[in-house]
Amino acid sequence: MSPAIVTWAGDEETAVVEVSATGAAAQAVHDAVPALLDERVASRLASQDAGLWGEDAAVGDRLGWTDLHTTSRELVERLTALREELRAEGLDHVVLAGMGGASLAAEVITGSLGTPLTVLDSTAPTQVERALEGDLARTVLVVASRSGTTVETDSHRRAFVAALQAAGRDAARHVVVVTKPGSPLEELAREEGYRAVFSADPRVGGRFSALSAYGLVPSALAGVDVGRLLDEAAEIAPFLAEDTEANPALVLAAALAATRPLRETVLLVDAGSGLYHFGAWAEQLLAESLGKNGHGLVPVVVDEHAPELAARGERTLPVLLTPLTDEDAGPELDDVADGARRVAVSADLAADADATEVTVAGSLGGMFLLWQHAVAVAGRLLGVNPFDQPDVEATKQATREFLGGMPSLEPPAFSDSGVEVRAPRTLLAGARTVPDAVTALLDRLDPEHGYLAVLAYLDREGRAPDLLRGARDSLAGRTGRPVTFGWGPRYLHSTGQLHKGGPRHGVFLMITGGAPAHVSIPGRDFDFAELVTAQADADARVLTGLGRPVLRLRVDTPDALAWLTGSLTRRTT
Ligand SMILES: O=P(O)(O)OC[C@H]1O[C@](O)(CO)[C@@H](O)[C@@H]1O
Repeated sequence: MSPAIVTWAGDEETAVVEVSATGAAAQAVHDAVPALLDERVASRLASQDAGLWGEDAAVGDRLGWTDLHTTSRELVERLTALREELRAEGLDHVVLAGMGGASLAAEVITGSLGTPLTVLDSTAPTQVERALEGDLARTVLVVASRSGTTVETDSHRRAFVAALQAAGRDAARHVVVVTKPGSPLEELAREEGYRAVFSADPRVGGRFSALSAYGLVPSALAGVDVGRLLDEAAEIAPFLAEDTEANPALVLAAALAATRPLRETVLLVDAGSGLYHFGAWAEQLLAESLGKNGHGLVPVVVDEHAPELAARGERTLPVLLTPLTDEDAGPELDDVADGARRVAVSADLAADADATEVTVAGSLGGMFLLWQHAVAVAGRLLGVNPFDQPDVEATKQATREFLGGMPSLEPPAFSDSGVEVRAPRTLLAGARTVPDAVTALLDRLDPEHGYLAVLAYLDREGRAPDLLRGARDSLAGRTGRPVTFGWGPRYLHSTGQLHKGGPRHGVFLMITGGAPAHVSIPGRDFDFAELVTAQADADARVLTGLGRPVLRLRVDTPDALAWLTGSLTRRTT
């Protein structure tokens, strides 16, 4: 087995990021990095060479993210001024409406620094209703959408503007927009006279936009010193551009994408990193960038007690997100290659250097840039274009069709204890109870490559997260297979691409329902309840059409949800 690898970037005293790899991940680094150096992949990426993913890949102008630590600088002053202006008017409660890459980074940034920000990326009517019940007189709504056409974000904007008007406010003064130049949202914002419009660099896609206006505007308005974040990214950027074996992005890319056999399940484990929900941000980056053309890695966000860690197989790569401490800055190494930029081979780095594991630590700004570089290079290693999401549109199209009057999916096959069960007859195989239906779904799991995705179109606040976390862990223990978890419709803008375009090994347990609530969407002939139902119906239909097994369970009361999760948790064999 190959010796462990550790590399870090920073000066003599302080590392700003550190990556280590052991076992098959270290072997992958030994095997793959020399070719990346020969091909000057790191420096070509930093200089935005769109040819890195092959002649045919339509990468076009999608590489503007590599120098955001420089190009976003000009935003800092403007944001500070706007924040002060808003505060002076008593507007200090920031709500962010944005899906996927338009909100995940801001959630990480503000959460890691303990700065309050309300992220609205749900269409569950009760959740939207709660957000609308906040103190509107103090609310600034940041509407973030690169395309300017995302239905969830547009619906949130409509609902908030109407609520502000109903509260007697001048709604336009409360709305700040982030979008690409020329989008329909930009046009609307100018027409409506919204408080501020930030035209974000169109060369930056959602999941690569953490350090652009998408990540910075809501964070800064909420109170974060975003200049510091850019400083952190700027500190690491030169190291990522170097064609050296010490480049931490090349090490991470190889560890992720060049193991033999491929570790197709990537367990993103928060091991005390201090970064809030960084795993959810990295999950979108990995899933949407790499999960296509039948290829991809399945990211699974877990904690340190997850059953997947105890039962890691030959195709599982644990990636531990650890804190960056002073001790990390200067480990005793056998072989220091190059002054401040070091790579080392350390036989005693890990207690069990044969176990396959990767650890990553870094400053927040450094982590964003490191992972973006690593995933872009991983795309090259896996032979995919990391900058498109070809399979996301299918569910959007089907949602439009359901909202346009297409009849909803089939009636329930049966109900059990308040849970309505829907699935193709061939999948149910005669099951008449919820536990049997779940067993029928799990029987479809490929024992070597399969994963289960639990998808919950439910109100994310309240008891549901705890109940579902327990159920997820039990299902992982019971099946011995990785179990991903996603909130609908949020996951549609993250792992949704992988489910449909990645390896055909997923089976899907979709849970829908919730208390009846009518929250209208002004100017639309559907409300939030109809929207969330259409989104779940649409994704189920698209997945089923692709031949993926989908079991749908509808729970309309808290008791039914508690019964369901209890039954999923109790059933351990
Ligand atoms: O910024 P937009 O255009 O609203 O898109 C939001 C998210 O939706 C996706 O395009 C996928 O649906 C993501 O890639 C993106 O982060």
